[in-house]
Amino acid sequence: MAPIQTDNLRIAELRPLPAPADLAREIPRDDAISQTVTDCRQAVRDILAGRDDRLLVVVGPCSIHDPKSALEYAQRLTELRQRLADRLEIVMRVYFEKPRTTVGWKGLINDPHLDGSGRIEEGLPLARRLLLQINQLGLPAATEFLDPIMPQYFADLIAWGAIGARTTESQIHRQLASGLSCPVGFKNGTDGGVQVALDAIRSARSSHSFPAITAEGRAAIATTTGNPDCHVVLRGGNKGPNFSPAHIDQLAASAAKDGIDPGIVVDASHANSGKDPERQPEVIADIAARIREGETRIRGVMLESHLVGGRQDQVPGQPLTYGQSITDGCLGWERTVEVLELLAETAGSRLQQAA
Ligand SMILES: O=C[C@H](O)[C@H](O)COP(=O)(O)O
Ligand SMILES: C=C(OP(=O)(O)O)C(=O)O
Repeated sequence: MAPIQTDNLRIAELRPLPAPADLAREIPRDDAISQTVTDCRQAVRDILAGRDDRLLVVVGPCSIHDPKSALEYAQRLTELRQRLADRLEIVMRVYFEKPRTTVGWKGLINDPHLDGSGRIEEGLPLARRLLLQINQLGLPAATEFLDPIMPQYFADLIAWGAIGARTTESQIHRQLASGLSCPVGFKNGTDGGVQVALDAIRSARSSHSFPAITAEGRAAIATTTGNPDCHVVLRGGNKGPNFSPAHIDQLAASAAKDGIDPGIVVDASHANSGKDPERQPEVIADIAARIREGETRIRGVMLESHLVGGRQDQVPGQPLTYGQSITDGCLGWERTVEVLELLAETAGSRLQQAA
């Protein structure tokens, strides 16, 4: 009698992935890129700790679906980064993994053909190559870490990482952050609650042991030393925005109780702008005014921006608009420049006050 099968009953297919080391050999990082990554990580640490009075700006598309338009965006942003470098540390959002509320496109790594075919083995080299090209411009990259295996394939090219609102409460993601080499921002929960992010920071700064894979692709136990460079990203929640002075005071008080420095990044998008990308400049203007009046706990901002403003749905058989988001709506390029110039002026006035 044939054995009764009790496992893999719902697995349609298992395909091998290349080992992380194979991908790194095929798409290697050189010393100039390592320097870009390392310098930016240090700048972010200094800004978050208040040792550097500039503002951190994490800006770029909600998600990357087309490397060509992402690279064009990166080229434009590189010019701005260089021009505003004495007042802003600009890092590009290069988000390849999308956490969905229910279902939807999960990002370029998971589904590079945007058709549900799930060719992760093709998505990974695409992502790594693009990260390499962006870093080659001297522009550091930020990303959200979602799948716990993926960092082995490209975390060496990331200057700042996020753990998203849907995963900040997850032990697996806190463990992951505890082993990352870059500073990590934990978003508040989708309900707007910040305690989960503070708990995540306390967890991620501890050492953890957990299942992982090695560079050679073997199952392994990782033991981490803990990540001391974690902070909160306020992104609003179901009850609305959460970047008001009262919210910042409350977060600072809770952070102090937990022994956490309240270096805060405010996400101008998501629930802080009611998911209307055109309201991001209002959020930034509000924050800028407060920074001018002496607010020092806000040390950075996040913006969702692309070459073309708004968003588009994928319609089978129809071409996509070049440079426009297929996930959340983004601010268009021209308005992004205005917003970053305002932030630079603001950081400039803070630097003058400090002098
Ligand atoms: O930033 C992106 C989205 O807000 C996040 O991935 C959730 O998207 P969804 O609610 O459209 O699934
Ligand atoms: C998914 C994102 O944000 P959040 O986790 O805040 O929803 C994002 O920044 O792309």
